[in-house]
Amino acid sequence: MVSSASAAGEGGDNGSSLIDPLLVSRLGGGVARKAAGAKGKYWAAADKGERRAAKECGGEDGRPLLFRSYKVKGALLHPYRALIFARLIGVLLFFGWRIKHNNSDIMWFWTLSVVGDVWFGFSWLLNQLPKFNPIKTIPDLAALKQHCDLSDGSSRLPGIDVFVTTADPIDEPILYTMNCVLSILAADYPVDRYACYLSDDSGALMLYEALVETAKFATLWVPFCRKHCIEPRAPESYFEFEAPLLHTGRAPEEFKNDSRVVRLEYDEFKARLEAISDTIRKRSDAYNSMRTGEGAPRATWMANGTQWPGTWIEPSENHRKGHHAGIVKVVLDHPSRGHNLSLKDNTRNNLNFHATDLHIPTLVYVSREKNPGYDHNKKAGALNAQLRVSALLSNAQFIINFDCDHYINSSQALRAATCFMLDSREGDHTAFVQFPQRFDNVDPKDRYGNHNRVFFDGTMLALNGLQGPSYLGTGCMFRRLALYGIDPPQWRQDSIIPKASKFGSSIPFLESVSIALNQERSTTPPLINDAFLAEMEKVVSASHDKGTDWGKGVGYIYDIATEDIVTGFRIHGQGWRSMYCTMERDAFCGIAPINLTERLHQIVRWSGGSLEMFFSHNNPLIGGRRLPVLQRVSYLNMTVYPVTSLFILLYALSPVMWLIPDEVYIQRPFTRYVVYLIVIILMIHIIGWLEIKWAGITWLDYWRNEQFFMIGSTSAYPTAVLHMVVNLLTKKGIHFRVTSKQTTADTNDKFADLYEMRWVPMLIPTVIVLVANIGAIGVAIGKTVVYMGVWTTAQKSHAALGLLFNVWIMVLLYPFALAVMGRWAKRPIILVVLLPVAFVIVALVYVSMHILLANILPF
Ligand SMILES: O=c1ccn([C@@H]2O[C@H](COP(=O)(O)OP(=O)(O)O[C@H]3O[C@H](CO)[C@@H](O)[C@H](O)[C@H]3O)[C@@H](O)[C@H]2O)c(=O)[nH]1
Ligand SMILES: [Mn+2]
Repeated sequence: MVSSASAAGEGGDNGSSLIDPLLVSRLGGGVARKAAGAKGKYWAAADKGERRAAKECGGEDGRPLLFRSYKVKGALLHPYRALIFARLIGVLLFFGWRIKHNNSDIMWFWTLSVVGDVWFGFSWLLNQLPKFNPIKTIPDLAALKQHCDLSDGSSRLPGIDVFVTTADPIDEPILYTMNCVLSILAADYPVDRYACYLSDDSGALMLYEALVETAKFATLWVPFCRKHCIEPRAPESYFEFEAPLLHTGRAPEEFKNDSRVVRLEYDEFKARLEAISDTIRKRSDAYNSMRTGEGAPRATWMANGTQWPGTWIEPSENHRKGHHAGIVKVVLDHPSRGHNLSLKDNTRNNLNFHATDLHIPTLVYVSREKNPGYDHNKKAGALNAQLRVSALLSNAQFIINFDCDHYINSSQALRAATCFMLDSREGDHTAFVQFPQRFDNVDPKDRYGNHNRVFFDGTMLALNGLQGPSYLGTGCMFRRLALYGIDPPQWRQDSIIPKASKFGSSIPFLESVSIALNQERSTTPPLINDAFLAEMEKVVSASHDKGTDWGKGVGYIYDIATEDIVTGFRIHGQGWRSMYCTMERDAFCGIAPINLTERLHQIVRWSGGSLEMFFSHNNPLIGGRRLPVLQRVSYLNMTVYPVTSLFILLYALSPVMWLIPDEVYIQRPFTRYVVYLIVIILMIHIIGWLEIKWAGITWLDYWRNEQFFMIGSTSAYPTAVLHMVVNLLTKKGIHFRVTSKQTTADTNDKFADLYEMRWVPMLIPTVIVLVANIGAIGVAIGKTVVYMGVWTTAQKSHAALGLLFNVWIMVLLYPFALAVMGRWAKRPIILVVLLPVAFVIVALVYVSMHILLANILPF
């Protein structure tokens, strides 16, 4: 596991003080190296008064304060705010000046650029205003323990239903998904109080059988994690670290033996996962050959000799992807009923688990029905199906969902989220607790800005100081009631009767909603008989949520490429708040696309979804009736930012003006104009520098963000805008293309995918901008050579200023230029040589053309 910490160190300006403590905790296999502590150097306690008051009244309602909040210290916050204000004035003066001097060689371009500048100013304000008061909130796990873990060994912790979604066993490798499941089963949370649901949108027997294997391996893995308190509890990541492995358990002498045994078992488990597909094929061939009768469809068979109701290896009617029955299988029943899985005897003999709890939480496989006649609403549809199944089975008060390419990295994560939900101040009003997304497959230099630190550690902390962070799709704990579209307590009606028109026709489900409303929790889990299984399959049928409020006012929202932002928006709009959970050790970890093409596809989906949201009834200007102003502003920013790219593209192409023989100026007086531009651009970066400080990120993180915005602005964002225009005209939504998690063959190089770029049409504008800028710089050099003796000082300085702009664009596009080089980019130094060569060649061509054609054409 390579963390970006090394890169962070290189990029940071003065070492450890800037390194995010969250980042540091991942160094060296998760050994928490104390840096500035979770609150960091620039943060001060913000809840002293509340803590004092709570202490004085002795927590009468029995609910202690379960998280701590911090605000940015005045010494940093005041200059930060002052600079934002100063820049606002600067920008207004600049506009005033431009309008007054409406003097340009190309008037249409001048008008366009003024519009562009106004848009830049406006979108900057949308982005900046909500950041005026960032708040960091850190869970107090010790207080939670004191409050919830009773001395008799029982617990007061609330129930949690954990959802994992997968869409394909090949595109989303089974091994990742099963690691995610194992990390959940091994979390530090009372086993009888949480359950894990895997949603399989492919309906593949392979995934079901893999889950059964996983349950068996868990009987070894989970006690091992508990006994030795290891982190992380996803075996693949755990074993990836070179020794010494992290453990804080009390039996160091046994640890060596145990981990050796477990590792061997894990390797066998992996081998079994790999063999599953073959096993199923052979078994099915055997059963199919026993069946007589020509033309009978070749079914896929389960181990117990029955036909698999889902998709078949050889697709046939009602058994192919997109068309199959709904399946719900309880792989592990509630631990109070015991499960009949046990360790292999010889393994058990080698391990001493006498003092360790061997129970494993409930584990359920869900594959909702698919039918070509219905829209399945992708991930949101899958999550809603899980929401209904879990309501019948465990009906936990809280839900937490993960993409299959993420896993729990800190076994305390579930407890951490609970801290916010049970806190006596905000708890009852908190609908969801979002965690930052972290990735462990990103190249050390984070070439394509995958870590997105500016967003996760800047923007989200800022929102945390308002109504709360937006929902980001994975690693987020919800209050079930909030997902059901119920108002927060202060606005809730007294009696709510769940209606079939809203929630669908399942009576047991409607009853479960009433129970959830009263927050009763049955201690006896339901008996799983045929009738119960049939009911669970009913609530995952393709037609079940049609004509109801599912996907609109209830559950995760449909008809949009980014269900996450809109779902969060809907909940915020009802007046709920959300919290951002910052932890010393990253709570969750996942996989990011490090291949440029994949990365850009992901960005098209996000930005396309944002625009779709703008043109829906969830538009932040009209929707969300209880949103505070700044939260609204921030949602507005999230929905309109892709538009900015159109103007950026225009500016990025403007260097072609170098090719015009005459001197043309977009704005006169030119020097003054450029100075103005430099000042307001520089101010953005000074503000950014202060943000880096409070967000605890590095210059590299910041810089990658800038670069990637430029690359996106010349490719993905304009594509999304184009999609949107087409969408508005034709009413066709953006296709949810599951982000590829498969890396291309080269197993020797973990980052091989970084060098594989697939050419897709959206890259054309970026290439044009790149070529135009290389050409422009070359021509500029050529012109300088030719006109050196002729140009006045003013002309020379104009040329220099113009060039500065070109070079700036080139620097921003640098990661893209590396991507174009493919494998050559393993030695980026080549580019540093190649580019000047390209400039010189263009310059030479220009000069020779000039000499050759001087008498014919006025160059
Ligand atoms: O029909 C579908 C399509 C997707 N998924 C699942 O959705 C998740 C997210 O898909 P992925 O392709 O990994 O998307 P990313 O680009 O990595 O996702 C980011 O952006 C999405 C919004 O576009 C959020 O939903 C995700 O949580 C967030 O991690 C995965 O678990 C998929 O299995 C389904 O279950 N059914
Ligand atoms: Mn993903």
